[in-house]
Amino acid sequence: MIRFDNVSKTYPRQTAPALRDVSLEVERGEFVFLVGSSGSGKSTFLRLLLREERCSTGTVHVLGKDLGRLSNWKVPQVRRQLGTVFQDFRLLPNKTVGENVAFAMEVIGESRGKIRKTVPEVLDLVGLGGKEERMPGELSGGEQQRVAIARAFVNRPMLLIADEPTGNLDPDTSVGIMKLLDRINRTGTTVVMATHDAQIVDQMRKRVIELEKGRLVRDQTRGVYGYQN
Ligand SMILES: Nc1ncnc2c1ncn2[C@@H]1O[C@H](COP(=O)(O)OP(=O)(O)OP(=O)(O)O)[C@@H](O)[C@H]1O
Repeated sequence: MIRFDNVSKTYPRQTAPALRDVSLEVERGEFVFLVGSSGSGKSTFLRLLLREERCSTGTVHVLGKDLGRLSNWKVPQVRRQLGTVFQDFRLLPNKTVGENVAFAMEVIGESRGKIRKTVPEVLDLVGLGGKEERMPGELSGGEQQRVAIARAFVNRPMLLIADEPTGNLDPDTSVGIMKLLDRINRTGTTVVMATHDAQIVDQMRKRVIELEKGRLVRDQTRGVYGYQN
């Protein structure tokens, strides 16, 4: 699903690399937490997965594709198999909940019939049945994140990438969001989630990858947030 071989990334005009010689593999169906202090390289890692950035040295494979060699016009083909969720939800404020989710299907050319049938189903799945006509601004933060997850999941991506999805939510709401991501993972979607949320990581006991100054310093199955010897 994901393979990093000796991946380093140095941004232009920077001397210190944001990622240094990272090698790892994530298998299909895994749930992985990416942890590390601010500036440790988590977002850079996710940007490489999305091919928003290319690595400076090494190779990044996602879904069998070498992203460094992938020509720009092929990037959308890979991206369409990836779902993304962010801390700040990134919903379209002038579209209804249903339209936000439908939009993700429209951009990949799904038929109106399929969209009409699928949108309510996926909103039910995320616990927002009946809220199709609401505007994002009328919803709580947790509900908005559920819409974002519905949108990320509606095309059944192979891989879901979440960057601090609970960062703006209170602990109870965060637990609900994690249950949802866990459910999505159980359908077979691989999940990679960057987080600072120690409580969540400690509760879920999934694989934990820790970065420190761009280096991979820990890779633990059923891990916890902090160091554990
Ligand atoms: N576009 C950029 N140009 C130059 N340097 C960057 C860029 N993006 C990130 N960096 C640098 O790369 C390093 C890693 O940053 P990154 O955003 O990947 O860390 P992070 O672990 O996601 O941090 P946070 O938890 O605060 O989001 C930092 O030193 C940062 O300043």
